[in-house]
Amino acid sequence: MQHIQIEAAKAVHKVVHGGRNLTQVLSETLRKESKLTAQEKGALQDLCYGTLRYYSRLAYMLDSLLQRPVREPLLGSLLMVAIYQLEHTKAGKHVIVDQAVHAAKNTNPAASGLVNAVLRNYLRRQSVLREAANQKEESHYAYRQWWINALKAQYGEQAAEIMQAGNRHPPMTLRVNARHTTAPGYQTVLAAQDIAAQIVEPDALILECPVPVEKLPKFNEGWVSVQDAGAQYAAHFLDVHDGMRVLDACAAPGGKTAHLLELADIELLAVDKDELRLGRVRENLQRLKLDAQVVCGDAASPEDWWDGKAFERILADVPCSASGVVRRHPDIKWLRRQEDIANFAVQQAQVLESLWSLLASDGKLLYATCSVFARENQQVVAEFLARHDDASKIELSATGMIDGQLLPDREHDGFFYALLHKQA
Ligand SMILES: C[S@@+](CC[C@H](N)C(=O)[O-])C[C@H]1O[C@@H](n2cnc3c(N)ncnc32)[C@H](O)[C@@H]1O
Repeated sequence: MQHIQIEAAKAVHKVVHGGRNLTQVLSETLRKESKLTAQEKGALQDLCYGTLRYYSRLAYMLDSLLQRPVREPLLGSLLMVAIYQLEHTKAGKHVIVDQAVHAAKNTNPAASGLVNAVLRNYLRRQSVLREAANQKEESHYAYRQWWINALKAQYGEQAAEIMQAGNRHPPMTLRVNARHTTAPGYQTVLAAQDIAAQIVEPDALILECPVPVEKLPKFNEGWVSVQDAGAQYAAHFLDVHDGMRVLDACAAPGGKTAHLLELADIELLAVDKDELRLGRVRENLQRLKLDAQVVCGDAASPEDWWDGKAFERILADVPCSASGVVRRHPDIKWLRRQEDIANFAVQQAQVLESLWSLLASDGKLLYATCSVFARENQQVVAEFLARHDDASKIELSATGMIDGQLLPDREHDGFFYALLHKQA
């Protein structure tokens, strides 16, 4: 376990101090540590996700325990991983401390005394530390102060609930491929394998306990995919019908592309500017036995890839802060800077503007983000509508959605949707 602690500390360090994305860091670590058992890999992931979920709270506690800041940032990360374990896991407290002391000894023998002293001091002062951490918003909610301020300004008292939802463990949610079966049909297939699941949306099932995808019946045959229930709204909202020409302009890794193709026989062009991520779109389509034209291109420069024939439906799942999906990607809370929000809004407006001219008259464009900030959502759409007389908004309705905003809760990540109609 001490090896797992140190690898988790290195990964957390690369995210917080190196600005790297956790998914990439973890996949590199797991490739390097190929001898780890499945259980050890799970433990490593849990330590990374958990430590990043509560990072500013753990940092506050650590600062309170230190006379002066630790000089080696990796040592600081190791202490935070251990404090996370002490706060949130069921492992024996003294075992956790001993493992962290050994982990420190292996990397810097001089530091093991400090690790021992800090963690034992934490155990003695745990309740006082928790109380003190609750007095400061940043350590109480475990978000950056600018983020807390933005949510409070927009949502008032509801901001606390949104932040708490973003700190919960996400469920494993499946999308059932309508070309093979239905949600109740697949629920029965799962039950036969003793996998309990609840239907939450027309094609969405939440598993009672997550399982590796290889354990999902008919996964390789394309019966099912992993996708959050909130993300599954997109394909239904876009209202595609057989024979339509459809553009998915920011398509990778292809979750919504595949869902659209599962719902109707459409001619679909999937564009993304990241060639590497487009590989995932191709893999997904292959597994699901679906067909689309996949092109690497910039949605803001269609002249480079568009053949001039208008689309009846466009999905613009634009790049965004991803502030609605932090329960699945807790690293985002520490990677985003306040100024990123306005920068995303500029990019989003550019993409929307460019795609509008590709839409056929009487066509529909669905603008989508996984953000909870109005600056990237309602405001981008309102500014767009003010510039375009030929555009109008079609009201969307779904349980829990207000003005296009679906807030994160037990069943969904946070998403924003606006369906725009082009005058006939
Ligand atoms: C939110 S993700 C899309 C998720 C995808 N629709 C799905 O459901 O799996 C946003 C995507 O936009 C892509 N992207 C960002 N800027 C872009 C641009 N200017 N043109 C095309 N794609 C872009 C990113 O590479 C990323 O894959």
